[in-house]
Amino acid sequence: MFAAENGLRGDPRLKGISEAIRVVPNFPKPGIMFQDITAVVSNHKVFKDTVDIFVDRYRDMGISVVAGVEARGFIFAPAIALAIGAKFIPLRKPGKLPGEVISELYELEYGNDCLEMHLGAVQHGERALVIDDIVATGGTLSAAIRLLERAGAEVVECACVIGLREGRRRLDGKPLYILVEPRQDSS
Ligand SMILES: O=P(O)(O)OC[C@H]1O[C@H](OP(=O)(O)OP(=O)(O)O)[C@H](O)[C@@H]1O
Ligand SMILES: Nc1ncnc2[nH]cnc12
Repeated sequence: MFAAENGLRGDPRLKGISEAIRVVPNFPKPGIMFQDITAVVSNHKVFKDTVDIFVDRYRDMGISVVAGVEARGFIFAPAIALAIGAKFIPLRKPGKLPGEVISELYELEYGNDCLEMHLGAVQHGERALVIDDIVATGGTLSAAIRLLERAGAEVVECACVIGLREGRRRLDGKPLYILVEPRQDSS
Protein backbone atom coordinates (compact mmCIF):
# COMPACT_ATOMS: atom_id res chain seq x y z
CA MET A 1 0.00 0.00 0.00
CA PHE A 2 0.99 3.64 -0.36
CA ALA A 3 0.06 4.64 3.18
CA ALA A 4 3.44 6.28 3.80
CA GLU A 5 3.03 8.48 0.72
CA ASN A 6 -0.67 9.24 0.69
CA GLY A 7 -0.89 10.38 4.30
CA LEU A 8 -3.17 7.50 5.25
CA ARG A 9 -0.79 5.37 7.29
CA GLY A 10 -2.80 3.21 9.68
CA ASP A 11 -6.09 4.05 7.99
CA PRO A 12 -8.11 0.79 8.04
CA ARG A 13 -10.11 1.90 5.00
CA LEU A 14 -7.11 1.16 2.76
CA LYS A 15 -7.07 -2.50 3.81
CA GLY A 16 -10.77 -2.80 2.97
CA ILE A 17 -10.22 -1.23 -0.43
CA SER A 18 -7.22 -3.41 -1.24
CA GLU A 19 -9.00 -6.58 -0.14
CA ALA A 20 -12.02 -5.78 -2.31
CA ILE A 21 -9.94 -5.67 -5.49
CA ARG A 22 -10.23 -8.93 -7.43
CA VAL A 23 -7.16 -9.98 -9.37
CA VAL A 24 -7.83 -11.83 -12.61
CA PRO A 25 -4.65 -13.30 -14.11
CA ASN A 26 -4.18 -13.21 -17.88
CA PHE A 27 -7.06 -10.80 -18.62
CA PRO A 28 -7.53 -9.35 -21.19
CA LYS A 29 -4.22 -10.77 -22.45
CA PRO A 30 -1.68 -13.34 -21.18
CA GLY A 31 0.66 -11.83 -18.61
CA ILE A 32 -1.70 -9.10 -17.39
CA MET A 33 -2.78 -9.29 -13.73
CA PHE A 34 -6.10 -7.50 -14.17
CA GLN A 35 -7.18 -5.44 -11.15
CA ASP A 36 -10.97 -5.60 -11.07
CA ILE A 37 -12.65 -2.81 -9.08
CA THR A 38 -16.24 -4.00 -9.53
CA ALA A 39 -16.27 -5.47 -6.00
CA VAL A 40 -14.92 -2.19 -4.61
CA VAL A 41 -18.01 -0.36 -5.84
CA SER A 42 -20.55 -3.10 -5.17
CA ASN A 43 -19.66 -2.93 -1.45
CA HIS A 44 -21.33 0.26 -0.17
CA LYS A 45 -18.88 0.82 2.69
CA VAL A 46 -15.79 0.27 0.58
CA PHE A 47 -17.13 2.44 -2.25
CA LYS A 48 -18.03 5.23 0.19
CA ASP A 49 -14.64 4.98 1.94
CA THR A 50 -12.92 5.33 -1.44
CA VAL A 51 -14.90 8.40 -2.49
CA ASP A 52 -14.64 9.94 1.01
CA ILE A 53 -10.84 9.74 0.97
CA PHE A 54 -10.68 11.63 -2.31
CA VAL A 55 -13.32 14.16 -1.22
CA ASP A 56 -11.47 14.89 2.03
CA ARG A 57 -8.27 15.48 0.10
CA TYR A 58 -9.68 17.70 -2.66
CA ARG A 59 -12.57 19.64 -1.06
CA ASP A 60 -10.52 22.75 -0.18
CA MET A 61 -8.11 22.88 -3.11
CA GLY A 62 -10.00 25.29 -5.33
CA ILE A 63 -10.74 22.60 -7.92
CA SER A 64 -13.52 23.51 -10.35
CA VAL A 65 -13.16 20.59 -12.80
CA VAL A 66 -13.08 16.86 -12.11
CA ALA A 67 -12.21 15.03 -15.33
CA GLY A 68 -13.03 11.32 -15.44
CA VAL A 69 -11.37 8.92 -17.86
CA GLU A 70 -13.69 6.56 -19.76
CA ALA A 71 -14.76 4.07 -18.69
CA ARG A 72 -13.73 3.27 -15.14
CA GLY A 73 -12.88 6.83 -14.16
CA PHE A 74 -16.58 7.58 -14.71
CA ILE A 75 -17.42 5.38 -11.72
CA PHE A 76 -15.61 7.62 -9.22
CA ALA A 77 -15.25 11.09 -10.75
CA PRO A 78 -18.90 12.29 -10.72
CA ALA A 79 -19.34 11.42 -7.03
CA ILE A 80 -16.18 13.35 -6.17
CA ALA A 81 -17.19 16.31 -8.35
CA LEU A 82 -20.61 16.59 -6.71
CA ALA A 83 -19.15 16.41 -3.21
CA ILE A 84 -16.47 19.05 -3.76
CA GLY A 85 -18.72 21.41 -5.73
CA ALA A 86 -16.93 21.01 -9.06
CA LYS A 87 -18.14 20.19 -12.55
CA PHE A 88 -17.58 16.74 -14.02
CA ILE A 89 -16.22 16.39 -17.52
CA PRO A 90 -15.87 13.10 -19.39
CA LEU A 91 -12.68 12.27 -21.27
CA ARG A 92 -14.00 9.79 -23.80
CA LYS A 93 -12.76 7.14 -26.20
CA PRO A 94 -12.81 8.24 -29.87
CA GLY A 95 -16.04 8.99 -31.71
CA LYS A 96 -18.29 9.15 -28.63
CA LEU A 97 -18.58 12.91 -28.06
CA PRO A 98 -21.00 14.65 -30.45
CA GLY A 99 -19.44 18.13 -30.42
CA GLU A 100 -16.12 19.47 -31.61
CA VAL A 101 -13.28 17.70 -29.79
CA ILE A 102 -9.56 17.72 -29.18
CA SER A 103 -7.81 14.32 -29.18
CA GLU A 104 -4.69 12.73 -27.72
CA LEU A 105 -3.24 9.35 -28.72
CA TYR A 106 -1.52 7.15 -26.13
CA GLU A 107 -0.07 3.67 -25.59
CA LEU A 108 -1.55 1.12 -23.17
CA GLU A 109 -0.15 -1.99 -21.48
CA TYR A 110 -2.27 -3.91 -23.99
CA GLY A 111 -2.57 -1.71 -27.10
CA ASN A 112 -3.04 1.88 -28.29
CA ASP A 113 -5.94 4.20 -27.68
CA CYS A 114 -7.11 7.80 -27.89
CA LEU A 115 -8.94 10.16 -25.54
CA GLU A 116 -11.15 13.04 -26.58
CA MET A 117 -12.56 16.08 -24.77
CA HIS A 118 -15.19 18.57 -25.92
CA LEU A 119 -13.82 21.93 -26.95
CA GLY A 120 -15.11 24.45 -24.41
CA ALA A 121 -15.53 21.85 -21.64
CA VAL A 122 -13.01 23.74 -19.52
CA GLN A 123 -12.09 27.39 -19.38
CA HIS A 124 -8.59 28.81 -19.42
CA GLY A 125 -7.10 28.85 -15.91
CA GLU A 126 -9.52 26.38 -14.32
CA ARG A 127 -8.03 24.04 -11.73
CA ALA A 128 -8.58 20.41 -12.68
CA LEU A 129 -8.34 17.01 -11.03
CA VAL A 130 -8.07 13.87 -13.20
CA ILE A 131 -9.63 10.65 -11.87
CA ASP A 132 -9.23 7.06 -13.02
CA ASP A 133 -9.46 3.66 -11.37
CA ILE A 134 -5.86 2.60 -12.03
CA VAL A 135 -2.56 3.90 -13.33
CA ALA A 136 -0.33 1.25 -14.92
CA THR A 137 2.06 2.71 -17.52
CA GLY A 138 0.71 6.24 -17.00
CA GLY A 139 -0.07 6.59 -20.72
CA THR A 140 -3.77 7.25 -20.18
CA LEU A 141 -3.26 9.88 -17.48
CA SER A 142 -0.57 11.64 -19.48
CA ALA A 143 -2.99 11.90 -22.44
CA ALA A 144 -5.64 13.28 -20.07
CA ILE A 145 -3.19 15.88 -18.73
CA ARG A 146 -2.26 16.93 -22.28
CA LEU A 147 -5.92 17.40 -23.22
CA LEU A 148 -6.67 19.58 -20.20
CA GLU A 149 -3.51 21.63 -20.56
CA ARG A 150 -4.15 22.20 -24.28
CA ALA A 151 -7.48 23.70 -23.20
CA GLY A 152 -5.67 26.00 -20.75
CA ALA A 153 -6.61 24.22 -17.52
CA GLU A 154 -4.15 23.74 -14.67
CA VAL A 155 -3.98 20.06 -13.71
CA VAL A 156 -3.55 20.13 -9.94
CA GLU A 157 -3.25 16.37 -9.48
CA CYS A 158 -4.21 12.98 -10.89
CA ALA A 159 -5.78 10.46 -8.55
CA CYS A 160 -6.41 6.73 -8.87
CA VAL A 161 -7.61 4.02 -6.55
CA ILE A 162 -4.83 1.64 -7.65
CA GLY A 163 -1.40 2.45 -8.96
CA LEU A 164 2.04 1.31 -9.90
CA ARG A 165 4.77 3.67 -8.79
CA GLU A 166 6.24 3.37 -12.31
CA GLY A 167 3.13 5.02 -13.74
CA ARG A 168 4.38 8.29 -12.33
CA ARG A 169 7.26 8.45 -14.81
CA ARG A 170 4.96 9.29 -17.71
CA LEU A 171 3.27 12.16 -15.88
CA ASP A 172 6.04 14.70 -16.34
CA GLY A 173 6.31 15.49 -12.65
CA LYS A 174 2.56 16.05 -12.22
CA PRO A 175 1.45 14.91 -8.74
CA LEU A 176 -0.18 11.49 -8.61
CA TYR A 177 -2.25 10.40 -5.60
CA ILE A 178 -2.79 6.67 -5.20
CA LEU A 179 -4.65 4.75 -2.52
CA VAL A 180 -3.33 1.20 -2.91
CA GLU A 181 -0.80 -0.80 -4.89
CA PRO A 182 -1.94 -3.44 -7.38
CA ARG A 183 -2.60 -6.85 -5.80
CA GLN A 184 -0.45 -9.71 -7.04
CA ASP A 185 -2.48 -12.64 -5.68
CA SER A 186 -5.71 -13.86 -7.26
CA SER A 187 -7.37 -15.04 -4.02
O1 LIG B 1 -1.74 3.64 -17.04
P1 LIG B 1 -2.17 2.97 -18.30
O2 LIG B 1 -1.18 1.94 -18.81
O3 LIG B 1 -2.51 3.96 -19.37
O4 LIG B 1 -3.48 2.10 -18.01
C1 LIG B 1 -4.55 2.54 -17.22
C2 LIG B 1 -5.84 2.62 -18.00
O5 LIG B 1 -6.22 1.31 -18.50
C3 LIG B 1 -7.56 1.04 -18.12
O6 LIG B 1 -8.49 1.47 -19.04
P2 LIG B 1 -8.73 0.77 -20.44
O7 LIG B 1 -8.02 1.53 -21.48
O8 LIG B 1 -8.45 -0.70 -20.34
O9 LIG B 1 -10.25 1.05 -20.73
P3 LIG B 1 -11.65 0.80 -19.98
O10 LIG B 1 -11.67 1.68 -18.76
O11 LIG B 1 -12.60 1.25 -21.01
O12 LIG B 1 -11.76 -0.65 -19.62
C4 LIG B 1 -7.75 1.81 -16.84
O13 LIG B 1 -9.10 2.03 -16.52
C5 LIG B 1 -6.97 3.08 -17.11
O14 LIG B 1 -7.76 4.04 -17.78
N1 LIG C 1 -3.45 -4.54 -14.72
C1 LIG C 1 -4.55 -3.81 -15.00
N2 LIG C 1 -5.72 -4.09 -14.39
C2 LIG C 1 -6.84 -3.35 -14.66
N3 LIG C 1 -6.84 -2.35 -15.53
C3 LIG C 1 -5.70 -2.04 -16.15
N4 LIG C 1 -5.39 -1.09 -17.04
C4 LIG C 1 -4.10 -1.21 -17.36
N5 LIG C 1 -3.52 -2.21 -16.69
C5 LIG C 1 -4.51 -2.75 -15.92
